[in-house]
Amino acid sequence: MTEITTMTTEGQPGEDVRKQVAFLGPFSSYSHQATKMAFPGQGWELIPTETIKEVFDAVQSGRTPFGVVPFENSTHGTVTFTLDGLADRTSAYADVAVCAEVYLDVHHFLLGHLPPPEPTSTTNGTGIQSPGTSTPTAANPDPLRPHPRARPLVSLKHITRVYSHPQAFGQTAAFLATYLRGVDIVDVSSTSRAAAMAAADASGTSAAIAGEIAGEANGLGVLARCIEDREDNVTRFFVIRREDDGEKGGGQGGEEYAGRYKSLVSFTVPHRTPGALADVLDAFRRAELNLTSINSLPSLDAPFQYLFFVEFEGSRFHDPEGRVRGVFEVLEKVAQRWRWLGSWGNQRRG
Ligand SMILES: O=C(O)C(=O)C[C@]1(C(=O)O)C=C[C@@H](O)C=C1
Repeated sequence: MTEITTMTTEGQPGEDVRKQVAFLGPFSSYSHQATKMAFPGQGWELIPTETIKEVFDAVQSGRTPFGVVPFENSTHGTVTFTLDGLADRTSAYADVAVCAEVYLDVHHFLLGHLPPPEPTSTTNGTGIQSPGTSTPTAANPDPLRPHPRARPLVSLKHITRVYSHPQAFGQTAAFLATYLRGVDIVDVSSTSRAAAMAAADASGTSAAIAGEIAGEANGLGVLARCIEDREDNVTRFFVIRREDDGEKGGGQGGEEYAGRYKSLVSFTVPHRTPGALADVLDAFRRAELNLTSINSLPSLDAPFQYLFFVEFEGSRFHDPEGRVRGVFEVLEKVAQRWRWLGSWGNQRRG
């Protein structure tokens, strides 16, 4: 597990010297849980923000030395708001870099007010809706199927609206299509905000998809547990800080190297030069640097031109054989513009 140990807390006796860490709030969000994993103990003041953008703003401005942002989910993919911050297409975050990663197993709960008692004759005898809605039809011959453990614990007939973060909806698509077809799906800024909104609905007809902790914090009942479509649902978070704040470390010649670190770069290549992107990727191949993710966003230079992100196993600071430096030299030659976005310890090797 990533724990940030390089920052010390110093100050006068009696002074609150806790370092601040910004994360997507409110408290009890998955981002909060990931932040507590990376920054355990009393030495850190965890500051909730309303958006991922505000985490970037806090770090770039120096208001908080660290921030934690969700980067990608193993089921639903990249978190666009974080990619947008890293893309920095408005040059607002010139000094922000990734310095660590955290993996969090994500188990979503359907949380809400429990249903009013109803005569069992109108249901399948248990009061629980039967999972008939994912039956194949001519129009949809291969419907999504929820994991067999993802079943309502009570009838969901009273639920007319579900709040959650778009990522959480994406990770529970089969459950929603099967048990909550036709209800209003309302995107909100985080799962903990969703839990608060469901709790605030006095009619009792709103539910939230959020973590168990957010349900407890908001006094909500559990309508279904572990409703994520895949059992191996994991979200990876990045810890960001200003690149000039970091411990740079030196090349540590001779140490075991492959796979110990990861780095992220972004770049654009000339749109009309065939093979320019392949030339960059080939540099990683020749240096035997394994790639761990590739993403792209519109570069906004011109319509349909792209900014690419490549993450790879290797570090700018621990590069005894100059392999990372070699790739950077190719980027310097081939890319229109490129940027190193951080190097950090790999938390998931093998
Ligand atoms: O809404 C939250 O609780 C968050 O921390 C955001 C977020 C995300 O954007 O990926 C984090 C983890 C889960 O994948 C779902 C939502």
